[in-house]
Amino acid sequence: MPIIKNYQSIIDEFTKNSSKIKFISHLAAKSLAISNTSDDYNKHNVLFLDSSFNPPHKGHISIIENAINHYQKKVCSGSPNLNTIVLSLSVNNADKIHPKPESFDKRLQMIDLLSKDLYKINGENVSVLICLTKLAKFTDKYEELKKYLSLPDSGDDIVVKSLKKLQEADRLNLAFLLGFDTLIRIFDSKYYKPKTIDESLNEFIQGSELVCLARDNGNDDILSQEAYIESIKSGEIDGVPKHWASRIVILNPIKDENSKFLTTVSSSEIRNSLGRYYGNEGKNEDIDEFLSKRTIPSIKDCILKNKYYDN
Ligand SMILES: Nc1ncnc2c1ncn2[C@@H]1O[C@H](COP(=O)(O)OP(=O)(O)OP(=O)(O)O)[C@@H](O)[C@H]1O
Ligand SMILES: NC(=O)c1ccc[n+]([C@@H]2O[C@H](COP(=O)(O)O)[C@@H](O)[C@H]2O)c1
Repeated sequence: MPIIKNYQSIIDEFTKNSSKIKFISHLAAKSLAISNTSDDYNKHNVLFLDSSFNPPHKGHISIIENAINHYQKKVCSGSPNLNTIVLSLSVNNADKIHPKPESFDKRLQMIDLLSKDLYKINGENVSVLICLTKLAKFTDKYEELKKYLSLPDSGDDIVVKSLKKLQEADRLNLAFLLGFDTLIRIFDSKYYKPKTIDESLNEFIQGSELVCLARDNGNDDILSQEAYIESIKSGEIDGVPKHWASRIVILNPIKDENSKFLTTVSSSEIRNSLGRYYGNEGKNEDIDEFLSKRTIPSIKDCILKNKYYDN
């Protein structure tokens, strides 16, 4: 199992060089070798979750698990479908200016922990890749990813190599995993001016699928988020062509009280609580219990041991 050794030097090297996307770690699905030789007509799903991971939390895991379940249900043959999860750390953000760029190495350390956890649970049929990107907009991330997967092998790892072969055989389904708040931002014309939404997004939408998890954002309830597709279909969303509705899946994550709670989890809530805790006002909070509900044990331990988010 490859281990990322020096997070800071990986970030430094990436920020200095000219590449816009870089795969830095892989955990290969145990059944990868069999799938490469089988005559399987199911497409291979690349589940691309792009995030600031500041820090990674159970809401991120919830999107991934819901997307895996969604694609599992669509499998034609009896054999389980192979998927690749890509955890993409974006060092530039379309909206946020990061006050502490040095913290990328810490986030990468936590993403590494997340990737191992995801692999432990799903590793039979799921590979996990970590990548870094400098591109903020999804249209650019998509274009660069397609370009990268079309390049000839340049000493890539086993998972990226297999993705390149599948891309060549037109057997890849690129799925971008999002929360509902991000879907709304993708369709905001302010990111694309003077171009129109249609001009800017058409290639991205036609070449990928947007798998979106409804999220408790304090504004729209989950049912109205599910109904969003209908609004696109009937042409009610300004600038968004009706036929794009077929490229978007909105998943309702709520199955029980815990999954309902997970729709409310966010990195900012975690950062704010840790800030209060390290300052005086939060001393009475049970921070261990708070973090256990919102992130995985290895990330919780890493945050508390290293006093991350102590401003
Ligand atoms: N609890 C959640 N349920 C569904 N989607 C989520 C959840 N948390 C994050 N996401 C989605 O995951 C993607 C990456 O999330 P991001 O890094 O912005 O996390 P965040 O918790 O919203 O961060 P922050 O609070 O710092 O804004 C986004 O598309 C976001 O909508
Ligand atoms: N129009 C767009 O493509 C668009 C809009 C908002 C956020 N993003 C990206 O989504 C990712 C997650 O963003 P947040 O951490 O702000 O939720 C980041 O990579 C950010 O740059 C893209």
